[in-house]
Amino acid sequence: MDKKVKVGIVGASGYSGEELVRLLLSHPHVELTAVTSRQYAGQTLAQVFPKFGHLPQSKQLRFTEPNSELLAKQAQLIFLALPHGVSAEYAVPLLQLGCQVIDLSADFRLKSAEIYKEFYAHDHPAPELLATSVYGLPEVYRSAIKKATLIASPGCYPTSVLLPTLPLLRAGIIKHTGIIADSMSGVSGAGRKAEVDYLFVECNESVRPYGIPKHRHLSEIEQELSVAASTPVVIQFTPHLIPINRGILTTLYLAPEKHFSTVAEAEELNRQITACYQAAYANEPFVRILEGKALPDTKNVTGTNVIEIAWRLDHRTGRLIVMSAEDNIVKGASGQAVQSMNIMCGFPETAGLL
Ligand SMILES: NC(=O)C1=CN([C@@H]2O[C@H](COP(=O)(O)OP(=O)(O)OC[C@H]3O[C@@H](n4cnc5c(N)ncnc54)[C@H](OP(=O)(O)O)[C@@H]3O)[C@@H](O)[C@H]2O)C=CC1
Ligand SMILES: CC(=O)N[C@@H](CCC(=O)OP(=O)(O)O)C(=O)O
Repeated sequence: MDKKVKVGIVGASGYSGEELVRLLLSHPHVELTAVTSRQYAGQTLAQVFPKFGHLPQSKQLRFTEPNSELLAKQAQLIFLALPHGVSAEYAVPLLQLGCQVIDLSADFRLKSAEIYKEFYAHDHPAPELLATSVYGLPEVYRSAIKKATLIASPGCYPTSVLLPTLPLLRAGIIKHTGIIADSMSGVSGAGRKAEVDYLFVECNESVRPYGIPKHRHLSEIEQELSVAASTPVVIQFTPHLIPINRGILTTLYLAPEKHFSTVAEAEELNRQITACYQAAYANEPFVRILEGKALPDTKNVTGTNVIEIAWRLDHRTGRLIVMSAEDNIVKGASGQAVQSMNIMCGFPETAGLL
């Protein structure tokens, strides 16, 4: 592969944009040619993020105001790391100008414009694109991602819920009813913005639930679970804000189809679950199924594109408990988006991510 693909980032001054800059600058097959920010237009990467100060002059890009026509001249593939509702404003012209687009927002994740309006409280800005956008969860939609021109990269919580749950639903190991997901997220999940709720003193030494009972991520979680179960699925989801910078830990309470109350029945079910996860993920570079006594831990995935998954059967309650840990900004956002880019462009899937 000799010629590098030129890529740009709209919204490069936010948390997921900053992570994209880091990943793309060291990616062997791409050249980062454009970074945008309205607040920081005119400043260099190093001026906004001193951690990029060591970069040679050739990589010291300057932020520009976002402008689709200019971006289409500078790059053939554009990442949109923008708030939902704003991404579509750029996706529409960029696609018309012939760019490939990977959107990290929720604008193109839902197949139904009505459900989008229900959860996001405004009309969908470009409903005509929903039929062609591809949900960028590589472990599930790899072949569609290969041919896509518009990727809707999944939300951070949805990734942490879907990867552990989808194989079990598809295999009929768990019931599609009564699913409960509790998630805990670091504060970077809320974006790089100044809001009282996210100030250090408000978050530090404190843990709080929010978004109950209808967090907007339920829309895409239920959409994808319903596809896997071939029937509408409704779940209980409770996110919590916890005082760490990065990371999501999700705990799922699931009901196995098969009743188990003896040690022998539990061992048999355990073998089926092991086989199910092996079949789904043994060859997946970024899914780590934990065995033995190990349980997911955000510190083991921070800064990586890996999601850790483990499970336990509780014979007292008859429940299956599945846990996952990921970095919300990497596997939950920018790393997963780069993984999709690698697939779209025919690069090795792990390029720039190991
Ligand atoms: N943080 C996370 O863990 C995750 C985030 N996401 C999604 O990724 C997207 C980006 O999130 P995140 O990085 O946290 O957000 P941030 O708030 O940290 O950054 C947003 C970026 O968008 C730019 N921006 C904001 N409004 C506009 C506008 N009207 N026009 C042009 N540019 C604009 C900002 O720069 P400026 O204002 O200077 O132009 C900034 O660069 C969101 O849709 C988010 O939901 C998805 C998964 C996880
Ligand atoms: C901790 C925190 O506030 N997390 C964000 C979700 C992260 C995110 O950016 O999700 P989308 O891409 O779907 O918008 C929230 O709950 O709104």
